[in-house]
Order: sequence, then C-alpha cells, then structure tokens
Amino acid sequence: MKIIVEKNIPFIKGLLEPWAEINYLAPEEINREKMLDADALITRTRTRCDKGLLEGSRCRLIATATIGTDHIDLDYCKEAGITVANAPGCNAPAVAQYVFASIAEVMNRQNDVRPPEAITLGVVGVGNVGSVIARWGRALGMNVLCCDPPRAEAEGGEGFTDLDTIARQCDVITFHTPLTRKGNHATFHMADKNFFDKLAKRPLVINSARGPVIDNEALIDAIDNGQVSNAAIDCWEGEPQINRRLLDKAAIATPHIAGYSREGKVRATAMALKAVTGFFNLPDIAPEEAVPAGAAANVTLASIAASYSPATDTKALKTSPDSFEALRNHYDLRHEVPETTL
Ligand SMILES: NC(=O)C1=CN([C@@H]2O[C@H](COP(=O)(O)OP(=O)(O)OC[C@H]3O[C@@H](n4cnc5c(N)ncnc54)[C@H](O)[C@@H]3O)[C@@H](O)[C@H]2O)C=CC1
Ligand SMILES: O=C(O)C(=O)[C@H](O)COP(=O)(O)O
Repeated sequence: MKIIVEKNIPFIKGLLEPWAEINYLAPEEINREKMLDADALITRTRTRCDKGLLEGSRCRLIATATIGTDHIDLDYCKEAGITVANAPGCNAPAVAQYVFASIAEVMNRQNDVRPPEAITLGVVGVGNVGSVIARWGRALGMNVLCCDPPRAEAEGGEGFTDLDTIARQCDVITFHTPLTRKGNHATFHMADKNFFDKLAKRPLVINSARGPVIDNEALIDAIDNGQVSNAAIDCWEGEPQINRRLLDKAAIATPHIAGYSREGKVRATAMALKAVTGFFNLPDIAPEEAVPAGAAANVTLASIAASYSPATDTKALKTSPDSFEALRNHYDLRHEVPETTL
C-alpha cells in the first residue's frame, strides 16, 4: 500500500511506515502522476483535490488534517468512489482564542474601555468553531447573537437570528461558516456591499473562516466609508496573493493561522490517522503527543489575551506579505487558552 502525506503535517512522521510505503511531499509536488499509484492521500488545505489530481488514480481515501473541505471537490470524489474524511473541530479552540485575542487587541488599541456587557457579538456560522465562540462570549458577559440558517431550519429557529439583525445590532461580527458556492445557504461573498450597507454600529469585522466568505473589495469600501470600524483578517481572497490594500487597512492581518495551535495540530493528525486505520482496517495509531481535550470551559478576556497576541503575527505579515506561505509553514505553534480558575 502507498500513501502520500503532505510533508508539513506535524506529528505523523514514522507512524504509518510499518503498514505502508509513505511518500512525504510538499503541496506543489503532489500531482496527478504521483497520485496514480497512491492508495490514499493525507493532505491539508494547500492541495486542490479534484479530477485534475485524481483521475486515473487508485486513491480510495483522502484524509484532510483540517476542518475545512473546500479544497476538495466532494462531488467528484463521490462520483469516483473516493472517501473523504476531515478533522471536525480539531482546531476550534485555537480559532476562538484568535477571535477574542483580536477583539481584546483592537479594543486596547482604540482605548475602548467598554465592559463586555456593553458589547453585542454576532457569530455567523455556529458549528464547532462558532459554538465555542458563542459559549466563551456569553461566559465573558457579552450579548451574543447567533446566525446559522441551516441549523435554524433543522433545529427550529429558537436561539438564532438572521444576518440582517446581526448587521443592525452587532459591535463585533465574526464569520465561521464553511466556504460554499451552491445551495440555499451558499456563503461565497455572503458579506458583500449589500451586507455592509446594513451595518448600523460600525462593527469590528473578523474573518477566520475562508477569504471569499467576505467580498474583500466591498470590505475595503466599507472601511473607507466608515461602515466598518476595523477588520481582523486571517483568511483572504486569493491566498497567498492577498489584497495589499486590505492588508494595509486591517488592524489584525494574519496568514491563515487562526487554527494553528499545537493541540489543534495533534488532534488533526490523530483524526487523519484514525481515518486511515479505520478505512484500511489497521490497528489504532496515535501521535506520540497525547491528544488534548477540547476548549477550556472557563476563560477570561485577560487569560485569552495573555495566551496569544495577534500583534506579532500581524507585524510579520505586514512586513513581509510575500512570505504568506512561509509564515504558515514555519509557524511556531502556540498553545490554546488554559483553563482559568475562577
Ligand atoms: N482560519 C483558520 O485557521 C480556520 C478556519 N476554519 C474555517 O472555519 C469553518 C467553520 O468551521 P467549523 O465551525 O468547525 O465548521 P462546522 O461545519 O462545524 O460549522 C459550520 C457552521 O456554519 C453553518 N453555515 C453554513 N452555511 C451558513 C450560512 N450561509 N450562514 C450561516 N451559517 C452557515 C453550518 O450550518 C454550520 O453550523 C471551516 O469550514 C473552515 O473553513 C476552520 C478552522 C481553522
Ligand atoms: O482547519 C482548517 O480548515 C484550516 O483552515 C486550517 O487551520 C488550515 O490548516 P492547513 O491547511 O494550513 O494545515
């Protein structure tokens, strides 16, 4: 059996070798020719997995060590009989850390001394990531509004609001949807000019979901005309060739590292390994580092801000935007927010 493993996935080297021939490749080296005789691919967001890569391959499993799956053509994989497994929730605590650390950083820079109780936080997309954010936001005392039409439809509308209400009422709006381009709830450019025109409270807008969830040009206009007071951008349209005007204007600007915690990467690798061992009926294989528990139950804004400052990552990207991928590949994985004793 032959498995191609993207070489930047941590905590995996050596573990599958007793069972298969493993070929560790950089994203740009993973091509159709290399995939032809591969039985499985363990990947990240940097490899587009579609017909162009997979046609004619004997690959039967793609395990992505990420939450998002928008780099995978799921329709093609289904048609071709390729099973796809992702790593649900693996780095949700890290993204929540990023969001609240960004809020703290922006408020601090603006000498904004409002208590959390005076802040209405809009969470758009309330799955694994958004749920941690909503929970922490409420624990901190914020007024939290949740927008998730697919969930509202499936579970009944209680506890959910619509995007227009988020636009009208929120001081901070943070996006946590997948990137989807079809269906009733497609998220491509869900924050567009029409959305920004409805903003009433000059919010801080945060995108750590996927770049194209926000129309980046429309966001620039909204910052310029004062509809948006500030932006924290981790995910960009066209990564790694990002919009330099948005880079200049965003208070927080990071190279898609919101989910980059050590714990999140261990969980992601553990989930990818589980997908492989389950699929090929192999004995359980776990990363050498223990798989950590989930998000802290008790946090404070101070404990979050002490655990991570997005200012350093912002400075690095603003200084060297051409190094977008290098900054990611050599990222010093941070630790998640520790449990706070209240
Ligand atoms: N910046 C980073 O490093 C990271 C980014 N992500 C991104 O965050 C996304 C969300 O992650 P999870 O919460 O784990 O995914 P999830 O699948 O658990 O939750 C996504 C939620 O979005 C909702 N949703 C879908 N369409 C919507 C719409 N039009 N309006 C509002 N809500 C909608 C879904 O119903 C679901 O509840 C991932 O798909 C990925 O793209 C995830 C991890 C790290
Ligand atoms: O999990 C996701 O989805 C993400 O966006 C990841 O944090 C990005 O992970 P890599 O593809 O850079 O490993």
